Amino acid sequence: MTEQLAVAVLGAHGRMGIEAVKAVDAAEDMKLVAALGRGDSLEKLLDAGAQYVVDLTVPDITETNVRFAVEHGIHAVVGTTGWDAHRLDSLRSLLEQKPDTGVLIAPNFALGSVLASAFAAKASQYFESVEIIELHHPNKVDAPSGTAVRTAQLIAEARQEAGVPASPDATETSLDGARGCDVDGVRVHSVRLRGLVAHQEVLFGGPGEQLTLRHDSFDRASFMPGVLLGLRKVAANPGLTVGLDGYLDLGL
Ligand SMILES: NC(=O)C1=CN([C@@H]2O[C@H](COP(=O)(O)OP(=O)(O)OC[C@H]3O[C@@H](n4cnc5c(N)ncnc54)[C@H](OP(=O)(O)O)[C@@H]3O)[C@@H](O)[C@H]2O)C=CC1
Ligand SMILES: O=C(O)C1=N[C@H](C(=O)O)C[C@H](O)C1
Repeated sequence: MTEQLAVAVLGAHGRMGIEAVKAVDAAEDMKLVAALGRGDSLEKLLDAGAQYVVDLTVPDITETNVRFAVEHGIHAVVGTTGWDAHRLDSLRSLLEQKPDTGVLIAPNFALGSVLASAFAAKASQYFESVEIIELHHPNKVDAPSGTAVRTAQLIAEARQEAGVPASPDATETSLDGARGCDVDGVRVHSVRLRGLVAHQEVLFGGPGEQLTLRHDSFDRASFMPGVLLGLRKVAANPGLTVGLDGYLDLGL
């Protein structure tokens, strides 16, 4: 048998961390060497001989965790939100000093969600109007979701390349938030509701028709195949990859 990947999970006691610990533990080609929570020193990663970390913590701390990993040549698979353009640029610069180290920042590990965002970017070139509704559990600390931000960015890029103008909107007066927030010209609406896990709809409108692309994660198990895929591919992809689609051949 080939050598197992030595994996540490950060945020191991959170909703996603608990699932990731189980998934890594159950994977024959991986060995869970550390499961760290708030208050644990990152030095424990070195003591445990971690070659890979999975970061599933909080937006405030994820950058510190990932930079520590990269500085020590540990590959990182990151699901935590909060990676804006400034943080990504700064991480790219750090990675230039560690050319053998790979980082995957994946706003969503669910394969269906990754596909839905890619389909949305494609479809957005053919419709006059597009808006995003993301729906999550009420314990989520950030809005809009990282997935919605990423989807909006992909849509904005695709529409710009195709020369599609902004979605029409005659609103002249509105209460704060009534039209959601603006991500690169795409309106994003956030719902927080007990009973939900993670859901997103992208609505497209044209004269006399509507297309809706919807993805639902009913259980955090939906994210685990993507976490494991990320761990298996990250070392072979040095530098920074944003989006699990970077490791897939979607051919869209
Ligand atoms: N990419 C994807 O597919 C997905 C991404 N996410 C994202 O992952 C992140 C985690 O989500 P979720 O599990 O629901 O959130 P939780 O709040 O359940 O978990 C976060 C965990 O991180 C812990 N933590 C806080 N600070 C540190 C630290 N310094 N070191 C180690 N652990 C720390 C928290 O500890 P404490 O409990 O003590 O506060 C908590 O256990 C979020 O950003 C979320 O948006 C979520 C689902 C899917
Ligand atoms: O906090 C969550 O739950 C989720 N966070 C990620 C996001 O913000 O997009 C991924 C998924 O939507 C679940």
